[in-house]
Amino acid sequence: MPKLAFTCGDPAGVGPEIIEAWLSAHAAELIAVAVIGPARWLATLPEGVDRVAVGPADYAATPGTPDETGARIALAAMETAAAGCRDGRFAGVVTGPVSKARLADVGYPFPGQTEFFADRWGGAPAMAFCGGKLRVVLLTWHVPLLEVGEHLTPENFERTVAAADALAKSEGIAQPRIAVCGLNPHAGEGGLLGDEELTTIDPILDGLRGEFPGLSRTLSGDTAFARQLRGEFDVVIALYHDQGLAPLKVIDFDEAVNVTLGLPWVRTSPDHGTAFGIAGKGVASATSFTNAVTVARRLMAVRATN
Ligand SMILES: NC(=O)c1ccc[n+]([C@@H]2O[C@H](COP(=O)([O-])OP(=O)(O)OC[C@H]3O[C@@H](n4cnc5c(N)ncnc54)[C@H](O)[C@@H]3O)[C@@H](O)[C@H]2O)c1
Ligand SMILES: N[C@H](C(=O)O)[C@H](O)COP(=O)(O)O
Repeated sequence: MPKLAFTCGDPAGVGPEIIEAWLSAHAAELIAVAVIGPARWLATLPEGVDRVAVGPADYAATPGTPDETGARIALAAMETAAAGCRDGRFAGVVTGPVSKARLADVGYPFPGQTEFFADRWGGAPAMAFCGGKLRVVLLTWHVPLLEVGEHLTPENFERTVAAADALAKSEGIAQPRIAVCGLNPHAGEGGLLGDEELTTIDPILDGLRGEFPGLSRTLSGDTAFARQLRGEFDVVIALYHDQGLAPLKVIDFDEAVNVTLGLPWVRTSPDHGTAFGIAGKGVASATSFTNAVTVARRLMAVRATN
């Protein structure tokens, strides 16, 4: 039976300790997971868990002090997980948090893990967040703000709306109500504050509504999330990273899960980063990682029945 792989993330970040917390709290489920990371750390994990060592055998991370070897280990863990899914050893991946800057220092060419797995596996990814009170899907994610306008294409909206619909349906919502944020303040206020909604976005959404009847026209991004909290929508599509993730991380920082939709295998991750400032101090919350495991299992079960 293929296992769910956990990658350590940056070994100097909070990744190792939130994985340890999950293993401690789920002793009966260790058989179902495989942990990928540096050998000396793996040796400290509970009996019964499958371990896959990467990097130099004698490497020991210093929590809070990332180094080049640790960045290479983080990448090697991702490569091992991606290859393990392709060859049938793993059924999906929950990734520990990595430092994009540290990975860039060792030649990693991607802006995040999402793009890495899309490259290694193929597919059309969409970055989504669930597991807390909000459900958010991003049209663009690791894109400089000034370039977002170039990504307002029919193909990107179709991919993102389909991902939002699939995410809500995977949670049992038969007819998802999908809100789409505008690009401009007040969704352009009828063209007064920008016209991308009128000229580009709403015509695309109008064309998709036949297939997705619960799809909104563009809404004010400043109130769309409050309206989701009040129950008006099942999922909100944000057009750029901070439009979606600022409200999400205010409301759901501890609970939310980063899900990569649209790939051949399931990949989830906690919504937080490496948190070098608190690594090794025993204060990191493992809730988002725990929810990431739960969501990964749910999505794998949905795939198994389709
Ligand atoms: N999934 C991922 O791989 C992922 C996600 C987000 C950010 N990052 C990367 O992480 C690095 C640091 O990013 P950042 O500082 O913006 O965000 P961060 O999430 O690492 O930290 C933001 C704040 O939240 C706190 N925090 C984070 N995780 C916590 C936890 N589990 N429990 C308690 N408090 C926690 C931190 O101490 C800090 O105060 C960056 O290189 C970024 O690219 C990676
Ligand atoms: N955009 C994510 C966030 O802020 O939580 C984060 O950068 C992680 O992205 P990847 O999963 O692609 O590394």
